[in-house]
Amino acid sequence: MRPDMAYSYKFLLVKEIGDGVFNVQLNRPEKRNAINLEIWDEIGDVFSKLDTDCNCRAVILSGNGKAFSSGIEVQSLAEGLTTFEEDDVARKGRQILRFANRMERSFTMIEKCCKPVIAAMHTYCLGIAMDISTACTIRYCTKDTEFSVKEVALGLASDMGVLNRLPKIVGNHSWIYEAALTGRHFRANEALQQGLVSRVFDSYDDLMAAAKETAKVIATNSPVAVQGVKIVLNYARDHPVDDSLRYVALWNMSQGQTNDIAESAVALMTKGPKPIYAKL
Ligand SMILES: CC/C=C\C=C\CC(=O)SCCNC(=O)CCNC(=O)[C@H](O)C(C)(C)COP(=O)(O)OP(=O)(O)OC[C@H]1O[C@@H](n2cnc3c(N)ncnc32)[C@H](O)[C@@H]1OP(=O)(O)O
Repeated sequence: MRPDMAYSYKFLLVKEIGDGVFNVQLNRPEKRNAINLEIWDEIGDVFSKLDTDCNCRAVILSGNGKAFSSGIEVQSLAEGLTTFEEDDVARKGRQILRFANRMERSFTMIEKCCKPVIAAMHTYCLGIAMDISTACTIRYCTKDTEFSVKEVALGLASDMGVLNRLPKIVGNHSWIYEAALTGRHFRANEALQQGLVSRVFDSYDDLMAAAKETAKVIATNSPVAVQGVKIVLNYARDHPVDDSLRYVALWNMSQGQTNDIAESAVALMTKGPKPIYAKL
């Protein structure tokens, strides 16, 4: 870990677990990792640091204790809404807008972080935890995980990303509307069937072992290529093909000049070991 990078948080446990892989754990186990305002800000902070930490090549986001996350801390939702003290509707509205933008930015940092982020989810992924997981790059879960786009049960349309990102992840819009309009809980097999997660595991240990294995493989690839893939796929998701072809061509004007390509080609042609790629 870089000495100038402090990963010390009240509600997050951040560990470098070897080979350039970092594990960020939501760490309020006694509250099933309910998301309060502090942890919310900490998530934005940690992913903005990992974005530029050249020792970090891949990240696993998981939950400490019995659950990935039970969603928003219900008390802080109620408290949050009473902290806007302006009487004037316009001014109060702007306060709420600034607050919402700050909160959105935190989860968006997971998506913008150029290192791939694997969500390793177990037992519960409810409400705001769905907003978090849909900002991740890869999603795995245990077979006993329950999911819910639960905001509707609290009387609101989520503005923290799940309604915006879910349609980019899952192709079945009838299913998305149904899940978000009812807030019903659904299980891992349904999440897999709909493409919300890509793999389901029998146990927490199997989940974490697989997440580490995938992260490790990613971390042994060229960081120029890995970060380029994430950035270009994010761009391609949100733009027409012509635009994203232009984007990747411009990207590779510099990134395609990397020595990593020649090193990789030599290793492939000589059936030699994978090169140890320089940090980025
Ligand atoms: C700007 C606003 C934008 C977004 C809004 C998002 C909305 C959401 O996120 S909706 C989702 C809200 N979450 C829930 O409704 C889940 C509530 N929790 C539960 O249903 C259960 O705790 C459980 C997740 C099913 C787990 O059950 P179990 O394993 O039996 O644990 P418990 O004994 O219930 O919980 C232990 C302990 O944690 C506290 N806790 C759990 N979840 C939350 C939570 N979301 N908020 C606050 N506190 C929570 C629970 O009260 C217990 O506390 P004790 O002090 O030990 O009693």
